Amino acid sequence: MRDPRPTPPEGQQVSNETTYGYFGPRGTFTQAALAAHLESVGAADRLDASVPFATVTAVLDAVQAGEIDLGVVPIENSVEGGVSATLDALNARDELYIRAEVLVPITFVLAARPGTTLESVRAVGSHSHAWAQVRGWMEANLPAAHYVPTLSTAAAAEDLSGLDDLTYQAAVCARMAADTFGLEVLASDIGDNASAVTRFVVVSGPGHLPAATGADKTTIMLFQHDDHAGGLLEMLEQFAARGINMTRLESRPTGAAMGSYGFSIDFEGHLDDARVAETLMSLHRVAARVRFFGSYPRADARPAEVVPSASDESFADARDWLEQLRTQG
Ligand SMILES: O=C(O)C(=O)Cc1ccccc1
Repeated sequence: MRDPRPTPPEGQQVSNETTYGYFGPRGTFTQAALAAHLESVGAADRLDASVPFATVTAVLDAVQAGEIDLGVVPIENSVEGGVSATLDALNARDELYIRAEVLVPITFVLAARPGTTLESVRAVGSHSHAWAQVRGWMEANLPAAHYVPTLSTAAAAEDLSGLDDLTYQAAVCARMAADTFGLEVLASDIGDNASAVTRFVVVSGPGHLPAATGADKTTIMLFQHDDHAGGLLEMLEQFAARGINMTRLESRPTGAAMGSYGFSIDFEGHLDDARVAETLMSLHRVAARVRFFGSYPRADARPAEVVPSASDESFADARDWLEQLRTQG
């Protein structure tokens, strides 16, 4: 009989022993991202055995310690920008690599215990990124409501259903979380931006570089030698000179001193592409440190547009030409 499961991209084969963890509890947007990822690699049946962790750092610690093979965490939001908790936690741990990315459209509901009216809601619990995306709706519909931060959107829903002495009466979460924890939906589609998308990453330990697909992304963090005029430009021109398009650039404080920053960058291409390899080698020369977080297939499978002068063939031709000069010149 034919195996009905889709064939996963090379380098992303999942065995029945592969263990997954995610930023939970059940009902988070991160769990939805894990479900979408498992579907795409033909391993939807692994969802039930996946382990929820209460924080992003707990997921990454479990991957680092080898308790789970792969962990899923949010990294970037189309409305709020980078998830700094994830960027900083990845950076603080050696030997963690991004193996895949997942894009999830985000829609929020306001959920409460059955019988609660909108008028009786005086405070709302949720994850800070969710709260930031429903501010407009809150100002228009619950202008006096206070915000209570919770570890995740689903944690707000779970606590609402199970604990009695809470300081909030409603949660901003996914409809799935409201259903999971027996809450009633007071209002749906309350996000200020109907096309909000969050990007999640699947993280593992070393030694599992996915094969190049032609539609890949690479994530790195760059650290400057010292603060000098043109320092950032010097690093960025390495990308421009080799026709590489960046898809995210953020500065993050290193924590070492006021004004000390690292640059977190996603760009198109794979470590096995000549233009990427050459760029990384040049960055290694001009930067104090280059942290490589992995090359992995793009979630939207959009192939990189590579100008002819930045193709693998063009780099190989240039190398052959140089070799010829060395032997005959
Ligand atoms: O709290 C959650 O459900 C998460 O997975 C983090 C999050 C919060 C808000 C938008 C997207 C992801």
